[in-house]
Amino acid sequence: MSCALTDGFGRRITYLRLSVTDRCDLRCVYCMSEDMTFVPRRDLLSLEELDRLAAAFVARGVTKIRITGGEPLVRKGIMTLFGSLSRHLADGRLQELTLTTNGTLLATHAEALAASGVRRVNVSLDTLDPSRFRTITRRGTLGVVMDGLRAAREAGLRVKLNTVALKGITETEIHDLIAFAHGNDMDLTLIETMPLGDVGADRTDQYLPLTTLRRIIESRWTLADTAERSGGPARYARIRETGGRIGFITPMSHSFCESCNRVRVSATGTLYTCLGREDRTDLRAALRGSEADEALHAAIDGAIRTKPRGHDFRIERGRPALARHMSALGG
Ligand SMILES: Nc1nc2c(ncn2[C@@H]2O[C@H](COP(=O)(O)OP(=O)(O)OP(=O)(O)O)[C@@H](O)[C@H]2O)c(=O)[nH]1
Ligand SMILES: C[S@@+](CC[C@H](N)C(=O)[O-])C[C@H]1O[C@@H](n2cnc3c(N)ncnc32)[C@H](O)[C@@H]1O
Ligand code: SF4
Ligand code: SF4
Repeated sequence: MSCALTDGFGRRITYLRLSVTDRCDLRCVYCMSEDMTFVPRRDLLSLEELDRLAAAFVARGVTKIRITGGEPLVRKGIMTLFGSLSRHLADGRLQELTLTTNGTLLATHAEALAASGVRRVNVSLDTLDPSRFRTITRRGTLGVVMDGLRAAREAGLRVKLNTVALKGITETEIHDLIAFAHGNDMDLTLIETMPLGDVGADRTDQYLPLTTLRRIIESRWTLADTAERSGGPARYARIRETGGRIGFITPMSHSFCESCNRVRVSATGTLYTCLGREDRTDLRAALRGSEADEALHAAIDGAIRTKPRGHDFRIERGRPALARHMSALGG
């Protein structure tokens, strides 16, 4: 089986976001509620099954795999999966193996990640203030993430910081975040909050459109838009004063669905063809039903054919657009 995955709108699917757990050591206010019920461990795909699933997508032309979560680095034995997936880099079929992480376990794993062929990591960081960090994550320690960032750079990994734009917080922190990221040779990408899952608070109070934030940035820095892309949805600008890149991910104020190249698989083996829709296909049954991959490929094909055109997110007072939390699919 080698034919490429193309959806009903002619979009080639080359990017797999593979979630390895829905658990996390943090509880960010825009992502989770304080009290979360996680998937029972027995329902998770094993590391071998995750590996086989990823291989099926690589066989169908996927060239980029991002491991995500929950927090991917809390999954027991996760480095075995990275080590195993690196064979697709070695044979040239995979162009990029990477992850998105909150950084709390990066100091432990940075070298092993680099040894598995990971070249860059996206690390989520919304503030440089330790007490605010604790408030946003409900339990994290900023210094631990700072150690992780240092370890990643020492291991030779390129780092991109992901910052969720939060009303009342990011307006005042953005200039320091730019100086910190670019001063340490890291890209910085800003993300609009998406209305996924009940987080125990009203999202209207969190949402800060990036159009507003960009105006604030431009009051201090000089931005020049660039056509450079990193394979994800961000649109980038260079900041003249730092020479660094700043990315804008704007699902709410400016949708990027027409150029969508990706699908997601949850840690239980459910394929979601759109982050903003409920459409889903169980791959676990196909995976477990046969040692051959025919049924798996047929299930993948069927799902991709009906991939939705895009999301229908709206920030509405009082209720999330989808019940599913961001951590269920890893963004
Ligand atoms: N609406 C929407 N948001 C997305 C999509 N892909 C990524 N995001 C969001 O973008 C943010 C950053 O995602 P990352 O995990 O860093 O991945 P990426 O932007 O593809 O990363 P690069 O490979 O560095 O471009 C997260 O909040 C994701 O939820 C998408 O297809 N649709
Ligand atoms: C769900 S996390 C999973 C990976 C890892 N735990 C981390 O935080 O990087 C992936 C990305 O989604 C972002 N995210 C979480 N909830 C979001 C929301 N409601 N809207 C927009 N982005 C969100 C996070 O900031 C992070 O950059
Ligand atoms: S954004 Fe990442 S670190 Fe924060 S709670 Fe969600 S999964 Fe955990
Ligand atoms: S919202 Fe859906 S269609 Fe739009 S970019 Fe994300 S996954 Fe693709």
